[in-house]
Amino acid sequence: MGLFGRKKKVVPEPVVEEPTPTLPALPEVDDNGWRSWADHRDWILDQVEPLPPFGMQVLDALGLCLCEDISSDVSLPGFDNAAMDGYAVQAADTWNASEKAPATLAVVGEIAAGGVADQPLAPGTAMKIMTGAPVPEGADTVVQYELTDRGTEDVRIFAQIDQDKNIRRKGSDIEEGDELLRDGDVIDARTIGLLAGIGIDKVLVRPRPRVVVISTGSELIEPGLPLTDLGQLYDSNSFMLAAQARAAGAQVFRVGAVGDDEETMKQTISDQLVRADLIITSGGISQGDWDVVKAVAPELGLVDFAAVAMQPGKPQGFGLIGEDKVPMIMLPGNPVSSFVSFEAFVRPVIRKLMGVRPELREVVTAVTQTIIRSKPGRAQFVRARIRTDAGGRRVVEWIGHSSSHLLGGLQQANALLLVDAETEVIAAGDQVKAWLIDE
Ligand SMILES: Nc1nc2c(c(=O)[nH]1)N[C@H]1C(S)=C(S)[C@@H](COP(=O)(O)OP(=O)(O)OC[C@H]3O[C@@H](n4cnc5c(N)ncnc54)[C@H](O)[C@@H]3O)O[C@H]1N2
Ligand code: MOO
Repeated sequence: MGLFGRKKKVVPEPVVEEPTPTLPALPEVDDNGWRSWADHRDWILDQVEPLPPFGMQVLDALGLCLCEDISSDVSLPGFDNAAMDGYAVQAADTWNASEKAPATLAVVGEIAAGGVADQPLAPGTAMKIMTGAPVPEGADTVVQYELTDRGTEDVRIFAQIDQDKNIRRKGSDIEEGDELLRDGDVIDARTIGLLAGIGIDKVLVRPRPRVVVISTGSELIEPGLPLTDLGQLYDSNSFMLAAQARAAGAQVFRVGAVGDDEETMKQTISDQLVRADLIITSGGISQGDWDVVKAVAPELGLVDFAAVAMQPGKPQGFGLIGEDKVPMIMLPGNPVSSFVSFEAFVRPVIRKLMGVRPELREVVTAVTQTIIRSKPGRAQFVRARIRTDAGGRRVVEWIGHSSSHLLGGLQQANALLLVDAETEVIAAGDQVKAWLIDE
């Protein structure tokens, strides 16, 4: 009972309707209901963010993107040192020395790399010194063995030596405090050498994306096992896609082939979420009666299946799966279609996750030696071989194999020619755009 005998009015909590989550606005489509491959790629790229950085041993950071600026705490060289095995001397003591009238100096010590002279060098004396050893105080030049008689008590020097010969001065390569590397630099072998050289063992980098590769289809058999029934074939896609992902910089978990069973497929994808920054599937996304990926993906997250105006690679799928919204790219099953789709969509995503720029492969031009005919309406990714001729020009040497099941023809290609959806003919001698897929 409330104050003054009145009942307190109970105001019901307003029911807040949770908006149903959806994927962001989809790219526009053409009159056929197809979207352009570049729009599809950009839309997928918008759905992923670079992975957060963490500290890693420098050697493990090969190919990764640095997430800090690095300046040197030390000088390189760290001290004045000899560039040749020979004698540390004072240049003035070699004045006018020659083969016929050598300068003779008393040898008063020996300095190995890592050793230090126990006294300054006095005029009229020499100290043996090895490459990399600190130049003793008082010495202003180093004369290499070849210009001496290599004496141990006394040394005869057969030439006049200028000051500062064969001395690598402290800081002449890198000065303490020099800014050497920037946030965003990609770490290569030379960078690892530099980091180690200035005493750095760990760096802050974006890690390798963990990429799970799943192929689908009950007809698929693991290589190494026998084919027992008509209709079976070996699973090549999970191997090829895993290799492509690894070459792009990912840490790959190849799950292999999963049969066309909805429960198994759902369970397999769900089980992989815990170790995936990206899931790639191949197969089961077109119009077939057992296109199992297309059937189960909507139950696992927000998904979109699209027809993309490209050949090969028309059917494409993308989803954000599970509570953590793990990106999943669902590629068509034909081997060449999945290879090309990886190049067009997955490689840029892996590079974005890694924070590596440019995300997109460089487009080069080459001169075609034969006529190329193209069906308009879909951008064509044409398998080709490109070589550099004697004049330094890139030429398209060989073209063929347009069906999307031809693994043998794909293996012979080292380039994909990029023919846009409007082009019908490229004449012999014309320039054509291409990706060099081996680089
Ligand atoms: N009625 C229609 N049929 C098809 C269409 C269409 O628009 N309407 N599109 C065709 C195109 S284009 C493509 S590409 C394929 C893509 O189909 P799926 O993604 O569903 O792929 P699957 O049917 O599972 O397989 C296609 C083909 O590739 C072989 N395959 C699949 N996975 C592997 C693997 N891991 N290793 C080797 N080979 C694999 C599979 O056996 C099939 O032969 O759909 C067309 N059909
Ligand atoms: O797109 Mo399919 O990839 O034309 O064979």
